[in-house]
Amino acid sequence: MANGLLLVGCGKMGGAMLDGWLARGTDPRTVVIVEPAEAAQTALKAKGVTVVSAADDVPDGFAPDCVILAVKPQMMADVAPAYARFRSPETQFLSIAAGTTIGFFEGALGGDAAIVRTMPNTPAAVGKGMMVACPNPNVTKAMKVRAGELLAAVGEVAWVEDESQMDAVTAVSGSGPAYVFHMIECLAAAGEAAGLPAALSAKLALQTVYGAGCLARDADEGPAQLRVNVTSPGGTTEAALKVLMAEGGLKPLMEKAVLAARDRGRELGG
Ligand SMILES: NC(=O)C1=CN([C@@H]2O[C@H](COP(=O)(O)OP(=O)(O)OC[C@H]3O[C@@H](n4cnc5c(N)ncnc54)[C@H](O)[C@@H]3O)[C@@H](O)[C@H]2O)C=CC1
Ligand SMILES: O=C(O)[C@@H]1CCC=N1
Repeated sequence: MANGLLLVGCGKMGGAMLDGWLARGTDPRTVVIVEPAEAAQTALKAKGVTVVSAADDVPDGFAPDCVILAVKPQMMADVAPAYARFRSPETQFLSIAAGTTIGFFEGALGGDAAIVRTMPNTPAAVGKGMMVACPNPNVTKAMKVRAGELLAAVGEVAWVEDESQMDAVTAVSGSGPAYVFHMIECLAAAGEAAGLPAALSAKLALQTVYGAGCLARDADEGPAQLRVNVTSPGGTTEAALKVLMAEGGLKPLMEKAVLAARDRGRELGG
């Protein structure tokens, strides 16, 4: 019976998912990682997983039920075909590569391969990821359950049936943490410019984004009302929002950024 995870590429995103899985009870002895970077191998081995350098080195007899392809999109054409040999009626392939289409993987792995095009994000490392998944028709109900459990172990899961939405998904939740981290940087820098010591401003910015995110998630009210709740008429927040919500403010800027990310995803997909 196929059982275990074969993670191909354990960089920033593969590593974040691995850390999330191990922290939430995945037995490291059921995980094999293909990662050629020697510097990364030592740290990975210390986690108790098996680490090899290439597809050919995967131990004989290891039959994963999930093969997670987590190398850069630009490398996928060179890397993916070597994993076609792991195809079985019980094995599915999860790609996390931006842009790279299900059709590409059907070509590289075989038209009968069960493929889930997935878009995770790095908060998966702390169990707070947003994991979006799009299956091809070969993914059985049982495989979908297994993939859903795997993804749910490191975050929220949403399934989409329409693959054409995946580049926009990537632009919102895949890349999105970077926008929020940049927001933290900008808020901290603005605090410094307003006269605060750097360390204090950094702490205020970080805790404010963290607290606002938690509140937005847990509150009964939506983000627009939560914003109103902070905004006293004629007060300080209103003065700031007049800047952020002015014509050419954050909304059109965010839209432009997300469209740029979506279009780059489309380009990566060829
Ligand atoms: N970083 C992020 O926030 C997110 C990344 N992704 C996707 O995840 C994938 C990986 O991105 P990152 O982790 O950021 O890149 P990365 O460069 O940190 O990781 C890629 C890893 O693949 C390894 N690698 C290179 N050649 C290999 C081979 N032949 N076999 C196995 N492993 C090999 C590299 O040594 C490296 O550790 C990309 O396709 C990206 O689109 C998706 C969502 C979010
Ligand atoms: O920047 C990238 O291309 C990847 C995909 C989503 C987040 N990081």
